[in-house]
Amino acid sequence: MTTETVNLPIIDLSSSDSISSAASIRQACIECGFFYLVNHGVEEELFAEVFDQSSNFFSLPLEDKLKLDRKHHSGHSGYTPLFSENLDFASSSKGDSKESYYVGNLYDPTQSHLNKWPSEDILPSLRPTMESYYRKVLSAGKRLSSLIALALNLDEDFFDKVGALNKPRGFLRLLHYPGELGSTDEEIYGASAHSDYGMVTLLASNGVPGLQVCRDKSKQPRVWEDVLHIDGAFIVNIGDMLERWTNCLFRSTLHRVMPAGRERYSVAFFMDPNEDCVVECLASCCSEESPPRFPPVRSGDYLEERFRLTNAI
Ligand SMILES: O=C(O)CCC(=O)C(=O)O
Ligand SMILES: [Fe+2]
Repeated sequence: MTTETVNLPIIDLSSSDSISSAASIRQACIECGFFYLVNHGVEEELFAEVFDQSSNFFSLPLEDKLKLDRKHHSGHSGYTPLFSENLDFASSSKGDSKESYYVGNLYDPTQSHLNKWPSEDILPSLRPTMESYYRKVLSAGKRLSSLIALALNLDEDFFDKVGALNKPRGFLRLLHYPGELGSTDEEIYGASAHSDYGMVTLLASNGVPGLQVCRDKSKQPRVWEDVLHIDGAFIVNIGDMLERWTNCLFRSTLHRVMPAGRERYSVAFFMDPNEDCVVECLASCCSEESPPRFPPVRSGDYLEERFRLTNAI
């Protein structure tokens, strides 16, 4: 069976017509929860540098990477080895065929010690490159959040006012999917079906295909559509916390990565609300026919629980 390609709008972050951008975002988030973002301020050279550094990192000997194992560190930073994660509780697969490396807390000098970096002697440019990328992608994410607020008919500084974006909780996740397909009967995923936990995710990749979305999770069997790569564009998707905020008006869509037989690198930036921000269904997204489906929740508590469930496997 051939897979169809999903048609996603392209949002221009530099456009002066924020009303029309907000309208496109609203439609995209209601229909699919995914869209492309261009003119976001992250230069091509910086993307190239990020993917170079990512490739250098994953080429380190396994024992060096395991010294940074996320399991042994607080703060959710560090390395996750191949097959260590299964995002889809319903799947019996042996774990995802990917390795990853998380860095976070870069906004806050009092938290940044929680990051685990390889020694500067072996990878001197990894840290400055990721710090610079983090700053730029966070700035794009904050500008995008004003458009998202407008898309919800809220003031553009809504997410600032509710304390979401003053020291947001942002994680960069470098991902590496090895190219080999292996020969087993078991179904192997690069990343198994999941939705993201937070507010929005800004994803960049080296262009090797594999990302797919399932726009209707209630339909069986599931229908998966390919998300094509566009050079220089972020693929943006809504996370579960924004779905809660909007009482399911905006969709946190299931997605996965299928192995393509070629090495895929991607970098996800998860922009999540400050941990003390309370995420509560917006009045404008609720009505008598559509009462709030979720109780208010402190962002930090919600995320900790989601991390705990993923790592419990
Ligand atoms: O690597 C990708 O393209 C997707 C990664 C992803 O969905 C995730 O880490 O949440
Ligand atoms: Fe994801």
